[in-house]
Amino acid sequence: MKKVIIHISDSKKKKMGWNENNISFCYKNKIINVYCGSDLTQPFDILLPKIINDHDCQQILDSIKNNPNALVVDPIQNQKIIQSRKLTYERLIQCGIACPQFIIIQSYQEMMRFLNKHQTIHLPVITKPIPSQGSHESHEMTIINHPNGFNHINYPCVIQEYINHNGQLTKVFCIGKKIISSTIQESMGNIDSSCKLEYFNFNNEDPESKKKYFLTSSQMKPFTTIELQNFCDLLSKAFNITLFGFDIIRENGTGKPYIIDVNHFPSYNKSFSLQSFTEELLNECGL
Ligand SMILES: Nc1ncnc2c1ncn2[C@@H]1O[C@H](COP(=O)(O)OP(=O)(O)OP(=O)(O)O)[C@@H](O)[C@H]1O
Ligand SMILES: [Mg+2]
Repeated sequence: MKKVIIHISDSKKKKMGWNENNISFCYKNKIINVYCGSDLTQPFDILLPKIINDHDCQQILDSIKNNPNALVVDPIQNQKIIQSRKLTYERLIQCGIACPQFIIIQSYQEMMRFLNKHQTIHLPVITKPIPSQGSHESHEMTIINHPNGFNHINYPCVIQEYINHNGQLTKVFCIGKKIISSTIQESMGNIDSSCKLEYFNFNNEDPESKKKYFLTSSQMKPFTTIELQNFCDLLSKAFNITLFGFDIIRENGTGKPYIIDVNHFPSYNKSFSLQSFTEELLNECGL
């Protein structure tokens, strides 16, 4: 028998549509017993330690110490990279994976010094908080189309080149090197030189705040399976993670792809049962 612990919060369980705490099933002639929840006191062979809060990092480390022979999928230090947009975008650049250009600015004063030194910044840009998850505020963003906009954002933040992509974004969900699903979603529309708007705040968790502001209707060439698979391979290697999702857009005009977001343990489709999820995980771990 192999014991698998999927350490996730109740809210994540709910999002995944998983009601059960324990399941058992037969996989490649072995009985697999899965516990899904936040208790880390039981012994295990395989652990998936999704960080719920800072407090449980220590609990996770202790439980790994107590189970020294266990396989740990997506260790804490790998998840921490993805929890920071700064570290995520830096890693993308280091690995030569296409992402929009960005700078990190700590304060309004630093922003003003930057603008004085460089005279100008290529607008529009989108600003995002450094933490990529953990609170509603981590999804507060501002599109800036005039330097006045820099007075109306919270620092520190990532300031990233805004890529016109005809309001079409592809969300891809992966386990290891396998794409589980991908969907095309409506996204922010194009901003051209005739756009009079100085800045625009929205919270990505609150669809109403986006109100499809800049949405345009022209279609973009969808990504091919081969293109998406190539990015899946590159990202799983670059971040050394198994459970992840990414958002990819295609630039209007050039057709160039850009990765704009990488998430750890995204909310896969609700019809993904706990058993199928665990089977995919075991398979990707080579078990
Ligand atoms: N560089 C960019 N250029 C154009 N649009 C962008 C860019 N970055 C983000 N966006 C738009 O803003 C939205 C939110 O950005 P992002 O995916 O980084 O936020 P998030 O809150 O981390 O997302 P998620 O809900 O996927 O975790 C995107 O879905 C896209 O519509
Ligand atoms: Mg996103």
